[in-house]
Amino acid sequence: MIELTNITKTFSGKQGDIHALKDVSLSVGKGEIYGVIGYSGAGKSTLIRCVNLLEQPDQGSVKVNDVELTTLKAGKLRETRSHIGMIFQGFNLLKTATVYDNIAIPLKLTGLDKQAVKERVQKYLDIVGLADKHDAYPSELSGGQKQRVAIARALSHEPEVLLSDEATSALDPDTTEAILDLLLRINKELGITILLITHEMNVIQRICDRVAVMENGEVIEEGNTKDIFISPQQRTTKRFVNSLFSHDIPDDLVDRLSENGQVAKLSFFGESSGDPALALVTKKYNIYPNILSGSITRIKEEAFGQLLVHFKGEQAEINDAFQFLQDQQVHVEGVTFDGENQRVS
Ligand SMILES: Nc1ncnc2c1ncn2[C@@H]1O[C@H](COP(=O)(O)OP(=O)(O)OP(=O)(O)O)[C@@H](O)[C@H]1O
Repeated sequence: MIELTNITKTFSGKQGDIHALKDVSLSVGKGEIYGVIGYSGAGKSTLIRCVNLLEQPDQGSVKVNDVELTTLKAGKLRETRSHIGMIFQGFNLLKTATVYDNIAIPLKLTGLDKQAVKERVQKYLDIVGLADKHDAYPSELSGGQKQRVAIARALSHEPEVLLSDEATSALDPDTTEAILDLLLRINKELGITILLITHEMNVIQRICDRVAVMENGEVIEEGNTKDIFISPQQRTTKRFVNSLFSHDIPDDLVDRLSENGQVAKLSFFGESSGDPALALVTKKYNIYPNILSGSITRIKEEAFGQLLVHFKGEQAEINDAFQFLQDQQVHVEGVTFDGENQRVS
């Protein structure tokens, strides 16, 4: 649905050129929720703005629904853009217009008649749960409600693609959850493909099917959200994953743990698959697992668990036990401690 190929974008700054995007390629399938995560300055905003050509790439191809956007004439580009919805961190609502007019005014500009506009506004205000806020002004709404209006405005053009530029970054955690639920519902019920950018890993965790990690204008890692959570490869990706699953070990345990045996991080999907596998492993092998910490959460709609376990025993037995666990669909990763703060890396 969205194909970005070899996108390059350089800005001229006072201190020289800024290479915001360096040969970035990305492919988002129809019906997917795809997240791009990175720290400030990684190039996320520039990338998402290239999708609807709010930013013109220096080089590369931008295809949405098989249409090459970079070569379109102004009129055709405007029309194509109207099928690509976008929501922003700052909502971008007209302060002097009511909720109704915020959605109706851009619709009227497309040439829809009055009755059709009315029906569209009503339909999408219902979908975002704001039918009763028809006549309110933005100043009378909470941040979450403002974002719902912005979402209704974007949806009212019946787009196939919705771009979300840090849409939940200005919202508190509960409101963020509610907006993410709404995006999930829009994706499921209306079949809209969503490309979002964020610097928060919980956004990726809650709703994204796939994720790309950006750093210094490049995509440094990309994959299914599940795979990225289980086995992040790059240092930056590990930092993002650890921001949700941090296993701090008490100081007094560290020396003891390092002396004998091995510490491993076990990751598994499903409510209970980790525990039985661990019970079986103690029966089968001459090892003694000691659970140091654990957590269970959801990745999209699936339970995801992590246990940090110290295995005591002969190394050969431990290796066999690890192989057994892997055979039980438990991902096993050996863990080392970094001397300064004993954080799992
Ligand atoms: N219009 C512009 N003119 C000059 N430099 C720009 C422009 N837009 C972006 N940049 C620079 O390009 C780089 C990437 O910026 P971009 O906003 O895409 O990153 P980001 O990952 O979205 O960061 P943030 O999360 O802080 O918005 C940064 O160094 C930024 O300063």
